[in-house]
Amino acid sequence: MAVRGPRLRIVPAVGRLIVIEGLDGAGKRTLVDGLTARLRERGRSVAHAAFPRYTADVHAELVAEALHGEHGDLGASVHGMAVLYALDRRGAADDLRADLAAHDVVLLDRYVASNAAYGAARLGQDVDGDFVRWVRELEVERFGLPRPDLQLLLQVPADVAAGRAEHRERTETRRRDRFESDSSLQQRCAELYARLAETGWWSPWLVVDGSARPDHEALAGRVLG
Ligand SMILES: Nc1ncnc2c1ncn2[C@@H]1O[C@H](COP(=O)(O)OP(=O)(O)OP(=O)(O)O)[C@@H](O)[C@H]1O
Ligand SMILES: Cc1cn([C@H]2C[C@H](O)[C@@H](COP(=O)(O)O)O2)c(=O)[nH]c1=O
Repeated sequence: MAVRGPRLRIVPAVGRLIVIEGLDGAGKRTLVDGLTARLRERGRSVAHAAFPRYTADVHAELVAEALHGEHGDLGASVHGMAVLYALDRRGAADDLRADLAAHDVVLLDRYVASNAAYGAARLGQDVDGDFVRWVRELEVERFGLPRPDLQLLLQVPADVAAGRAEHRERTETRRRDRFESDSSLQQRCAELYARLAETGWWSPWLVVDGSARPDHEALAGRVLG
């Protein structure tokens, strides 16, 4: 008679998926860089990416062009633009899963909530409106994108974010696009982001005051859970 020991289940290690969200110029990229450095100092392996993937995906390339006035009325179509952003992420999903299997932490500069916030803000809808529901159906239910462990909202007043985006335009010769130059859109986005965080849209949120320099050490602790 075969004697069996306790069954061992091999569970593949899965890293934590952390998303940084916020207005244009809020300081997301700067925070991703700071957090990556701090987590690596703590001995964790970190992968990071930013959406849209302008140089890696044709949908993101089209987004950039439409945001600078090309492709006729494409930029004016909220759903059309949102589908392009979503297809960029769908194309990245396998790499994202591979990164999650290989690293302790995967940090993303923007993800699905950017589509929800900007689209709903452009349409004048709230978080419980049709647009946010549609984004969820498309990207979460239909495309099956990985769910973030934490969505971190880097919250700064819209005028501060605009000032930072202007500063970056001068120092890095990066032209501001249609969304970045639209102050009332940024104001509405700030409200949408606050509501997404408040309602815990899709996964847990943490709101971080981005007016001053964020405390990377404390945030690294929150990121690791
Ligand atoms: N805490 C901060 N205080 C002051 N300036 C900051 C801070 N964080 C970032 N900046 C500066 O603000 C500008 C915008 O920062 P960054 O590129 O990180 O923003 P972003 O949110 O990634 O922007 P976008 O979404 O438009 O790509 C940069 O010039 C950056 O050096
Ligand atoms: C990923 C994503 C982005 N947006 C918006 C947000 C910005 O205004 C622009 C470009 O993004 P960047 O960070 O300035 O490069 O696009 C969006 O509406 N939906 C999305 O999914």
